[in-house]
Amino acid sequence: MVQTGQSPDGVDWVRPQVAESWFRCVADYGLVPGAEQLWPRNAADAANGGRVEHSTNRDLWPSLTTIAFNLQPLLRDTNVGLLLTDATGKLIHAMEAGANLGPIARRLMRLGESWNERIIGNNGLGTAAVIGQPVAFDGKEHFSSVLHPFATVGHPLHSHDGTIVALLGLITDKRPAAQTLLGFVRSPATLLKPNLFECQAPGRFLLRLRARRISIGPAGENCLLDGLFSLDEAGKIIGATRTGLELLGYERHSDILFQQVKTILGVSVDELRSRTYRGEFIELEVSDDRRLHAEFVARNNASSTNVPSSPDTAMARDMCGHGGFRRSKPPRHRDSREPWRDAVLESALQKAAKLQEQNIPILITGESGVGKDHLVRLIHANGSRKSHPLVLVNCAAIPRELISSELFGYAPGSFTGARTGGKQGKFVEADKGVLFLDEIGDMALDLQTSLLCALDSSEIVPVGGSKPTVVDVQVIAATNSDLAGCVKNGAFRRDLYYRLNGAQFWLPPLRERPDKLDLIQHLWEVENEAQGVEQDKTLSAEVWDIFERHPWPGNIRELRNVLRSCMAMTSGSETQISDLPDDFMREINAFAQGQEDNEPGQVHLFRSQATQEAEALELKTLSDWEAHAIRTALKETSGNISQTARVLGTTRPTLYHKMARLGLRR
Ligand SMILES: Nc1ncnc2c1ncn2[C@@H]1O[C@H](COP(=O)(O)OP(=O)(O)OP(=O)(O)O)[C@@H](O)[C@H]1O
Repeated sequence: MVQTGQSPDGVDWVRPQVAESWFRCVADYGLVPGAEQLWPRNAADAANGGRVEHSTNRDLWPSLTTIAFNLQPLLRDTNVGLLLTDATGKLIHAMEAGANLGPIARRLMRLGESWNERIIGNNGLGTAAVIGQPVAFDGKEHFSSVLHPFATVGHPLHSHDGTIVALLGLITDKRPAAQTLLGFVRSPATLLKPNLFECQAPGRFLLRLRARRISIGPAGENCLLDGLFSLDEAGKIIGATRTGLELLGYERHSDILFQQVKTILGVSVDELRSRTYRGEFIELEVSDDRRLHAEFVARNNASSTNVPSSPDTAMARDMCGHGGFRRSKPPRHRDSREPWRDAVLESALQKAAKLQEQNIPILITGESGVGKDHLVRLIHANGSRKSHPLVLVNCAAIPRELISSELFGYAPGSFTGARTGGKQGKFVEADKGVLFLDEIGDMALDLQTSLLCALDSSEIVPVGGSKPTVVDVQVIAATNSDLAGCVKNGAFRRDLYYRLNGAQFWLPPLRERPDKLDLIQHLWEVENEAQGVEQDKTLSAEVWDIFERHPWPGNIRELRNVLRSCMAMTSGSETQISDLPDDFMREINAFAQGQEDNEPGQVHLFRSQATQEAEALELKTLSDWEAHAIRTALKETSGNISQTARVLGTTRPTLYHKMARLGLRR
């Protein structure tokens, strides 16, 4: 072949891969066999030289080269060099691990040189890129005489959709070793596949399938036999490894890509997610005799090439080194150098400052735990009355018969047990400052009248007294109740409502805040600081996913408690699902269960029973239903709020909120 410059006629005396690649070199690329000038050329010289169209995404290079670097020790004390090229054959990493391979090899291994078959003729890497399979060449099987002293092998590394992203190769001057090296290059290439997939495949979720349960070793540890799939938010399969295809009995990526996971595996993404959160072992039946163990992992950053690995992929971390994976970051990013700006609070504060100048009362509404109290403290601290007191009154916590004297004070000897000197009320205490009336919706009707008088006249008459005191206070009231609704059903005075409602701020529930994840990240940083941990702890991707999806019925209060508990429970540097508090896990499971229970058939059944009941009790609106359910549960538990909340599958704050809104009492 070298002498005639012809490709061989038959394949009986030369391996088919050699014959075919020589044929390509002569007929397709017009190369001259044995020519000394067939050196690898810098990719810049090789314009249009690449037959393979996909150039490796440069973002992947750090991960790939770190992987290759970590393979080096395997080659210690050998005459073997390790090569890594991008998909076009351009060398992006080369390492001469063992004995000196000599100046020619060193020239061949310069970074940026092209091992593309069109440039240098057939060789392990360039040819593997063309045929999409591992291949080995020995000495004069190479087209270029430059490669005659060597054996070269190459192995393609595929992306999530089956295209080649890189080539891993070996070169040695111990020529007869080519076929042995071919066996050797398969091992690291196979080891790299799952790691590369995790680094590179897009998708919100990663599904790992394993032919049978591994009974020893930590769960989730990477396994050579694992098939990996990446799924988008809607549950569509957008990437798969070859092992994954094989496990499911498919030949091509096109057979499954862009199909719903439910169509391929009979299980929806929501089901996979909720079963994972419940910590269930997931087994999928792919055919009569084959069951696969499935692991479902939420990833942090779907579009980036560097995405998080599964919780226990120790090997993945080792292979990819420090820079390979990015984990435990919130899915949306805030530049950590910038101070946290809470847009909701900032806008409320700006408006409140103007209202304060004119002494206009403020009404703050929102569910329990959204930060109403927090906002009032900030309004006071940042407003023109900051050098005067902020006085808090929780209208729900003070017994009904005492609230009058709490607010307005009492005159000496005005009632049995009263202090001889009398007592200043909260209004007078708050003079020139701010009076915060929390849970205003819980105030009794008769007191509402006195409060209205005080607000209208700015004069306070203590209980049992007759001499009024003039006060200058800004009143801020807050409530979880639907005050307008209470006005409608007569539980709250209309005139007082208008008096308090000079301006209203509604604080959104956490689940509706567009900056929810940033707020979580901020509060986590606050917790890191508060607990004075040496090295900042981070939240794992799985925990982020739960936090992102959870409806947070207890809002920021619940979030802070969960974060505080997580921080205390996390022994390592990263919070895992197992570090979440038990009651929070129960709440998540209850929500997940609630979602699953909402199957169409069950809804129908519920409706038909519900309709009959509604007709009997004349329940027309959703509020009628809620009030009926709460009343029934309160009756069953003899008014015990905690038990009632449990019976109704809700939290105490939510129950209080609903009771107040619906005007219900124990
Ligand atoms: N924007 C915020 N940033 C940081 N922490 C907050 C924020 N909002 C609320 N918190 C914290 O969340 C917890 C609950 O807030 P707060 O007591 O103000 O809620 P609330 O709406 O007044 O609840 P409730 O109606 O039950 O009284 C507090 O620990 C508070 O410090």
